[in-house]
Amino acid sequence: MSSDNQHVSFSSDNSTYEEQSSELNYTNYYAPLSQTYNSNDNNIPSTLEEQQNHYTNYPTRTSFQHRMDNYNIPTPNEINDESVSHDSEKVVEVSPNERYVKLNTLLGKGAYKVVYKAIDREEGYEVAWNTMQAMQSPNNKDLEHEIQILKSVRHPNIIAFHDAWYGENEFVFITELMTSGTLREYIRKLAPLPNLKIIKRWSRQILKGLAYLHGHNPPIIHRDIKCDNIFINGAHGEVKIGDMGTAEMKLGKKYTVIGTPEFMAPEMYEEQGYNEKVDIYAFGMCLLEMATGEYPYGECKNAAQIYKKVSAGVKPACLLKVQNPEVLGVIENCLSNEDERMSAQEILEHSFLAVEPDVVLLAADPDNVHLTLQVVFKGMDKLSVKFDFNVETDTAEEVVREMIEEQVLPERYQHHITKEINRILRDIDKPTESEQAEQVRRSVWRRESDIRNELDRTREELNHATDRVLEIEQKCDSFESRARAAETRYRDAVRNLRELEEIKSPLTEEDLIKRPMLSEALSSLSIHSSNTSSSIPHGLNTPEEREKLVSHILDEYSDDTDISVFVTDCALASHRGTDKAHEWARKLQNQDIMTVGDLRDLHDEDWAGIGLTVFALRALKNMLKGKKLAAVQLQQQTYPASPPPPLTQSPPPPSSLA
Ligand SMILES: Nc1ncnc2c1ncn2[C@@H]1O[C@H](COP(=O)(O)OP(=O)(O)OP(=O)(O)O)[C@@H](O)[C@H]1O
Repeated sequence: MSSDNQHVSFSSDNSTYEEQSSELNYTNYYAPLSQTYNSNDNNIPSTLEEQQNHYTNYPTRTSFQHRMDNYNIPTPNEINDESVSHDSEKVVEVSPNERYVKLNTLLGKGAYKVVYKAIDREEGYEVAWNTMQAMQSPNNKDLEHEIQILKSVRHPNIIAFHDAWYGENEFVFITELMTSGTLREYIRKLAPLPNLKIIKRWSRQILKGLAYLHGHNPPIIHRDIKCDNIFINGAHGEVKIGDMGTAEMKLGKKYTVIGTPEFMAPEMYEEQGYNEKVDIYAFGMCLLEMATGEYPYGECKNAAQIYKKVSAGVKPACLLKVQNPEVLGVIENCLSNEDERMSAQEILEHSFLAVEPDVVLLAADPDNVHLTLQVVFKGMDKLSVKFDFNVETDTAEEVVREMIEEQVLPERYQHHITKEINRILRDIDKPTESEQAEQVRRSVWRRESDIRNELDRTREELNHATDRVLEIEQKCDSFESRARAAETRYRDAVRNLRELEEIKSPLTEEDLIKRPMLSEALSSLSIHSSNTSSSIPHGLNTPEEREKLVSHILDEYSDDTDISVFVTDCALASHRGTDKAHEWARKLQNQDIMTVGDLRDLHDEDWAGIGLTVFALRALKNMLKGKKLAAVQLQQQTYPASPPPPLTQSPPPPSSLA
């Protein structure tokens, strides 16, 4: 570090800021720099040509050649000799106050500045070490004053200015380090175009920075807003306005012709002076570049053509490519006449960028009746509105309407704010966590008790039904035993009768049948007592058919007779239809009883397992063992006058039991 280096220390007193009466002019301490013109200055070039010559004579920022120079700015990659990989990062210079150390890592190079990475040894974070070539030594007092102003500018969307000093033929200043380059480079990285959400987020941040600068008294005008001078911290999407070197306090109209032609408002070219609205014009061009990815007035070959178009009110060609009507509306307003242009704050509040306000509950009395609410307009603190709300007497709708009428709230948020207040009121009504837990406990308890009651009721019904079943079963048992007793009595009676008859006079079977009592007994011994025509089995419509069946039954069934033939005959003989016959046959076949022989082989106990009704079993047994009886029955039906065959079997039980 050369001993010529002068470090300038600054007082925190910024009274000079307010008192600033002359325009900031860096010509004092570095060149090439802006040229200040005053309307009283006779040297003002009046024609474009004069201006061009004038500007080219002075290598100023305003030089129309500047744009072309801009295009030739080497990228860090192009500066191979100076690019140093981070692996070999090392300290190459120390600031006069020894607080900052410059590293050999080049961050970038512009038309005027070369920027290196540096470290703030006091705070322990990285900063940017900006160097500018300076032709002449600055006046210390002026430098101190200027830098004092730059240091006083503190806003999250403006690159912080930390320190500055004048070195050997160079002016050095330390600023906040931005990690992700300029907005212009970043737009290209988001090819084809950044989406609307990103454009809005960037715009909001740029405008907040501008609103802050323009909100100073007197306003600070940046004068070189463009995407190259807006920097990005990619990790958080933070956007900050940089290159404050051209910023100026506005005291009355400005006349310094400075900036980048494509971004310069028409009034900057004129002699009438300009104000902070030139930054809004430049912001409009930035928005145009964000929305189209194109540099404004890219169709112009040189700065003179741009000047001509701007002066004639011809807008950049890429304006036609803006698709979104809201974005287009904002750009058009920014590019309109100075008087019509919205301020940074107004654009922020424009529906395109406005963020819906929050409504927060600041305080409430213990009964949650008297509330203090606040509408917070994000990024627009001035508009935050605090108000009281009585839950018992006020409604959200009324309160919001009143505030709109009194112009305390903008009407466009009426619905949103009303909804938010109602949400807060609902939340207040909501039970606390312990109340909620108690409610859950109670509802579980209620449910449990309902289920228990239901269980008791069902158990009672079940007991009742069981009792009924037992009762009915007992009745069944008693009926059954009564039936058995009746059956036994009946058998005894028949036997006694027969014995009696035999004792009295031995009868032939024929006689026996003729006796009315015996006839009656015999008929009850038959499987079915009816002899009406309707009881004739289905399929026995003619006497021939009946004859055939009788003779068939009278024949002994051979052992190999198919069981279904036997069963069908049996069903017919017992006045059952063919469907019954099929059912019986199926049950027998399921037990592997395929022939009459199989049936004959059955032991008495096996009969019970066949699964047939008692009626069917008796019919089959009778048919098998006492087919003659069945034949008699049939004969009686067919030929009622002819005598039935003799009784050879013990009588079956009454069919009522079957
Ligand atoms: N604060 C910073 N943090 C990180 N990099 C920076 C910072 N300031 C500048 N740079 C890098 O240095 C490059 C040159 O800076 P800048 O564009 O401000 O220089 P300039 O000479 O003022 O350029 P212009 O030609 O736009 O006037 C930038 O493109 C950027 O890559």
